[in-house]
Amino acid sequence: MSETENTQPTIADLGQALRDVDIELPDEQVESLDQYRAVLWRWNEQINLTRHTSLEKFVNRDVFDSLELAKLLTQRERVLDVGTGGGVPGLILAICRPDLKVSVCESVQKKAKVVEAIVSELHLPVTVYGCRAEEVLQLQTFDTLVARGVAALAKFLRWVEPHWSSVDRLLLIKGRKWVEERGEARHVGLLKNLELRKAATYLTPATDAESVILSITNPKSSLRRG
Ligand SMILES: C[S@@+](CC[C@H](N)C(=O)[O-])C[C@H]1O[C@@H](n2cnc3c(N)ncnc32)[C@H](O)[C@@H]1O
Repeated sequence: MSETENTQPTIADLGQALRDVDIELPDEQVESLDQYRAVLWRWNEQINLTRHTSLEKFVNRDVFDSLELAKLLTQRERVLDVGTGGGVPGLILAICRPDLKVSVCESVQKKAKVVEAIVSELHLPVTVYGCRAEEVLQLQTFDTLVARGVAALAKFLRWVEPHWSSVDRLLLIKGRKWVEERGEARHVGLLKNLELRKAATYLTPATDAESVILSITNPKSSLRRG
Protein backbone atom coordinates (compact mmCIF):
# COMPACT_ATOMS: atom_id res chain seq x y z
CA MET A 1 0.00 0.00 0.00
CA SER A 2 1.39 3.37 -0.89
CA GLU A 3 1.28 6.01 1.82
CA THR A 4 -0.83 9.02 1.18
CA GLU A 5 -1.84 11.92 3.36
CA ASN A 6 -4.95 10.02 4.47
CA THR A 7 -3.40 6.76 5.61
CA GLN A 8 -3.17 6.14 9.32
CA PRO A 9 0.16 4.44 9.94
CA THR A 10 0.59 2.55 13.17
CA ILE A 11 3.48 2.61 15.59
CA ALA A 12 4.59 -0.78 14.20
CA ASP A 13 4.87 0.87 10.78
CA LEU A 14 7.03 3.64 12.21
CA GLY A 15 9.29 1.16 14.00
CA GLN A 16 9.75 -0.73 10.73
CA ALA A 17 10.32 2.46 8.70
CA LEU A 18 13.04 3.45 11.20
CA ARG A 19 14.69 0.03 11.08
CA ASP A 20 14.61 0.18 7.26
CA VAL A 21 17.08 3.06 7.48
CA ASP A 22 19.04 1.44 10.32
CA ILE A 23 17.63 3.63 13.08
CA GLU A 24 17.18 1.73 16.33
CA LEU A 25 15.50 3.67 19.13
CA PRO A 26 14.05 2.63 22.48
CA ASP A 27 10.35 1.69 22.25
CA GLU A 28 9.23 4.70 24.28
CA GLN A 29 11.00 7.08 21.88
CA VAL A 30 9.41 5.39 18.85
CA GLU A 31 6.07 5.80 20.60
CA SER A 32 6.68 9.50 21.30
CA LEU A 33 7.84 10.08 17.73
CA ASP A 34 4.70 8.44 16.46
CA GLN A 35 2.55 10.61 18.73
CA TYR A 36 4.39 13.69 17.49
CA ARG A 37 3.88 12.63 13.86
CA ALA A 38 0.17 12.05 14.42
CA VAL A 39 -0.40 15.38 16.20
CA LEU A 40 1.69 17.26 13.63
CA TRP A 41 -0.26 15.78 10.73
CA ARG A 42 -3.54 16.55 12.50
CA TRP A 43 -2.55 20.23 12.89
CA ASN A 44 -1.24 20.27 9.35
CA GLU A 45 -4.82 19.94 8.10
CA GLN A 46 -5.48 23.40 9.56
CA ILE A 47 -2.17 25.20 9.14
CA ASN A 48 0.68 24.50 6.79
CA LEU A 49 3.52 23.13 8.93
CA THR A 50 5.09 20.36 6.87
CA ARG A 51 5.13 18.87 3.39
CA HIS A 52 6.41 15.58 4.81
CA THR A 53 3.07 13.87 5.24
CA SER A 54 4.10 10.31 4.46
CA LEU A 55 5.78 8.02 6.95
CA GLU A 56 8.70 7.60 4.58
CA LYS A 57 9.37 11.34 4.38
CA PHE A 58 8.86 11.80 8.11
CA VAL A 59 11.51 9.15 8.78
CA ASN A 60 13.88 9.76 5.87
CA ARG A 61 13.91 13.54 6.10
CA ASP A 62 12.74 14.72 9.52
CA VAL A 63 13.92 11.96 11.85
CA PHE A 64 17.04 11.17 9.85
CA ASP A 65 18.22 14.82 9.72
CA SER A 66 17.47 15.32 13.41
CA LEU A 67 19.42 12.22 14.42
CA GLU A 68 22.40 13.27 12.31
CA LEU A 69 22.37 16.52 14.30
CA ALA A 70 21.96 14.62 17.56
CA LYS A 71 25.25 12.79 16.90
CA LEU A 72 27.04 16.15 17.07
CA LEU A 73 25.49 17.35 20.31
CA THR A 74 27.17 16.56 23.62
CA GLN A 75 25.33 15.69 26.82
CA ARG A 76 23.00 18.31 28.29
CA GLU A 77 23.68 21.01 25.74
CA ARG A 78 21.33 23.99 25.68
CA VAL A 79 20.00 23.97 22.13
CA LEU A 80 17.87 26.52 20.28
CA ASP A 81 16.12 25.36 17.11
CA VAL A 82 15.78 28.48 14.96
CA GLY A 83 12.71 28.56 12.69
CA THR A 84 11.27 25.30 13.95
CA GLY A 85 8.15 25.40 11.71
CA GLY A 86 6.25 22.31 12.84
CA GLY A 87 9.01 21.29 15.26
CA VAL A 88 11.88 19.97 13.16
CA PRO A 89 14.50 19.34 14.31
CA GLY A 90 13.79 20.69 17.83
CA LEU A 91 10.95 18.44 18.97
CA ILE A 92 12.55 15.32 17.51
CA LEU A 93 15.77 16.16 19.35
CA ALA A 94 13.80 16.62 22.58
CA ILE A 95 12.21 13.17 22.13
CA CYS A 96 15.36 11.29 21.10
CA ARG A 97 17.84 13.13 23.33
CA PRO A 98 16.09 13.76 26.64
CA ASP A 99 19.40 14.88 28.17
CA LEU A 100 19.35 18.05 26.03
CA LYS A 101 17.76 21.30 27.13
CA VAL A 102 15.81 22.14 24.00
CA SER A 103 14.21 25.47 23.11
CA VAL A 104 12.60 26.26 19.78
CA CYS A 105 11.68 29.57 18.19
CA GLU A 106 9.32 30.41 15.39
CA SER A 107 8.62 33.92 14.17
CA VAL A 108 5.17 33.17 12.75
CA GLN A 109 2.84 33.37 15.75
CA LYS A 110 0.23 30.96 14.39
CA LYS A 111 2.89 28.27 13.94
CA ALA A 112 4.48 28.97 17.32
CA LYS A 113 1.10 28.56 19.03
CA VAL A 114 0.64 25.18 17.36
CA VAL A 115 4.13 24.06 18.39
CA GLU A 116 3.25 25.12 21.94
CA ALA A 117 0.09 23.00 21.75
CA ILE A 118 2.05 20.00 20.45
CA VAL A 119 4.67 20.38 23.20
CA SER A 120 1.94 20.56 25.79
CA GLU A 121 0.01 17.54 24.40
CA LEU A 122 3.18 15.41 24.31
CA HIS A 123 4.44 16.73 27.69
CA LEU A 124 7.80 17.61 26.19
CA PRO A 125 10.23 19.66 28.29
CA VAL A 126 10.69 22.25 25.54
CA THR A 127 10.56 26.05 25.77
CA VAL A 128 8.76 27.61 22.81
CA TYR A 129 9.51 31.21 21.80
CA GLY A 130 6.99 32.79 19.45
CA CYS A 131 9.41 35.36 18.08
CA ARG A 132 12.48 35.81 15.93
CA ALA A 133 15.74 34.13 16.91
CA GLU A 134 17.44 37.52 17.18
CA GLU A 135 15.02 38.46 19.97
CA VAL A 136 15.56 35.19 21.83
CA LEU A 137 19.33 35.73 21.71
CA GLN A 138 18.88 39.05 23.51
CA LEU A 139 17.37 37.16 26.45
CA GLN A 140 19.05 33.76 26.63
CA THR A 141 22.34 32.02 26.00
CA PHE A 142 22.72 28.66 24.22
CA ASP A 143 25.48 26.18 23.54
CA THR A 144 24.22 25.43 20.03
CA LEU A 145 21.80 26.94 17.55
CA VAL A 146 20.44 24.37 15.11
CA ALA A 147 18.43 25.06 11.97
CA ARG A 148 17.13 23.41 8.86
CA GLY A 149 15.64 25.17 5.86
CA VAL A 150 15.38 28.59 7.44
CA ALA A 151 17.64 31.01 5.56
CA ALA A 152 20.65 31.17 3.28
CA LEU A 153 23.92 31.17 5.21
CA ALA A 154 24.65 34.91 4.79
CA LYS A 155 21.22 35.89 6.05
CA PHE A 156 21.49 33.53 9.03
CA LEU A 157 24.95 34.85 9.93
CA ARG A 158 23.64 38.43 9.84
CA TRP A 159 20.98 37.50 12.38
CA VAL A 160 23.55 35.93 14.71
CA GLU A 161 26.35 38.47 14.18
CA PRO A 162 25.39 40.84 17.05
CA HIS A 163 24.74 37.91 19.41
CA TRP A 164 27.87 35.76 19.40
CA SER A 165 28.22 36.39 23.13
CA SER A 166 24.96 34.41 23.54
CA VAL A 167 25.87 31.37 21.47
CA ASP A 168 28.75 28.93 21.27
CA ARG A 169 28.20 27.42 17.83
CA LEU A 170 25.79 26.95 14.95
CA LEU A 171 24.92 23.57 13.44
CA LEU A 172 23.12 24.15 10.15
CA ILE A 173 21.66 21.41 7.96
CA LYS A 174 22.24 22.29 4.32
CA GLY A 175 21.66 20.75 0.92
CA ARG A 176 24.04 20.81 -2.04
CA LYS A 177 23.81 24.63 -2.39
CA TRP A 178 25.91 25.04 0.74
CA VAL A 179 29.11 25.73 -1.24
CA GLU A 180 27.42 28.56 -3.12
CA GLU A 181 26.01 29.95 0.14
CA ARG A 182 29.45 29.81 1.76
CA GLY A 183 30.85 31.72 -1.24
CA GLU A 184 28.23 34.46 -0.84
CA ALA A 185 28.84 34.75 2.90
CA ARG A 186 32.61 34.92 2.36
CA HIS A 187 32.21 37.50 -0.38
CA VAL A 188 30.47 39.93 1.95
CA GLY A 189 32.94 39.30 4.79
CA LEU A 190 30.55 37.49 7.09
CA LEU A 191 32.88 34.53 7.64
CA LYS A 192 35.97 36.65 8.30
CA ASN A 193 36.10 36.10 12.05
CA LEU A 194 34.38 32.72 12.13
CA GLU A 195 35.47 29.10 11.82
CA LEU A 196 33.35 27.01 9.47
CA ARG A 197 33.74 23.28 8.99
CA LYS A 198 31.70 20.47 7.57
CA ALA A 199 30.82 18.47 10.67
CA ALA A 200 28.86 15.75 8.83
CA THR A 201 28.01 14.62 5.33
CA TYR A 202 25.30 12.06 4.70
CA LEU A 203 22.90 10.80 2.07
CA THR A 204 19.18 11.16 2.64
CA PRO A 205 17.68 7.66 2.42
CA ALA A 206 15.66 6.88 -0.71
CA THR A 207 16.65 10.05 -2.58
CA ASP A 208 20.40 9.77 -1.98
CA ALA A 209 20.54 13.58 -1.95
CA GLU A 210 23.64 14.75 -0.12
CA SER A 211 23.20 16.84 3.00
CA VAL A 212 25.84 18.46 5.15
CA ILE A 213 25.85 19.85 8.65
CA LEU A 214 27.93 23.00 8.88
CA SER A 215 29.49 23.80 12.23
CA ILE A 216 30.25 27.49 12.67
CA THR A 217 31.96 28.96 15.69
CA ASN A 218 33.34 32.33 16.65
CA PRO A 219 36.75 31.88 18.30
CA LYS A 220 36.28 35.20 20.10
CA SER A 221 32.90 34.26 21.57
CA SER A 222 32.94 34.48 25.36
CA LEU A 223 30.97 31.23 25.57
CA ARG A 224 33.55 29.11 23.72
CA ARG A 225 34.36 25.85 25.45
CA GLY A 226 37.95 25.39 26.42
C1 LIG B 1 10.94 26.46 5.70
S1 LIG B 1 10.50 26.52 7.37
C2 LIG B 1 11.47 25.19 8.03
C3 LIG B 1 10.84 24.60 9.25
C4 LIG B 1 11.62 23.47 9.92
N1 LIG B 1 12.91 23.93 10.43
C5 LIG B 1 11.82 22.28 9.02
O1 LIG B 1 12.95 22.01 8.60
O2 LIG B 1 10.82 21.60 8.70
C6 LIG B 1 11.36 27.96 8.01
C7 LIG B 1 10.69 28.55 9.24
O3 LIG B 1 11.56 29.51 9.83
C8 LIG B 1 10.80 30.59 10.34
N2 LIG B 1 11.71 31.74 10.49
C9 LIG B 1 12.29 32.46 9.48
N3 LIG B 1 13.12 33.38 10.00
C10 LIG B 1 13.09 33.24 11.37
C11 LIG B 1 13.75 33.91 12.45
N4 LIG B 1 14.62 34.90 12.24
N5 LIG B 1 13.50 33.49 13.71
C12 LIG B 1 12.62 32.49 13.93
N6 LIG B 1 11.95 31.83 12.94
C13 LIG B 1 12.19 32.20 11.67
C14 LIG B 1 9.68 30.73 9.31
O4 LIG B 1 8.54 31.36 9.85
C15 LIG B 1 9.39 29.28 8.92
O5 LIG B 1 8.37 28.73 9.69
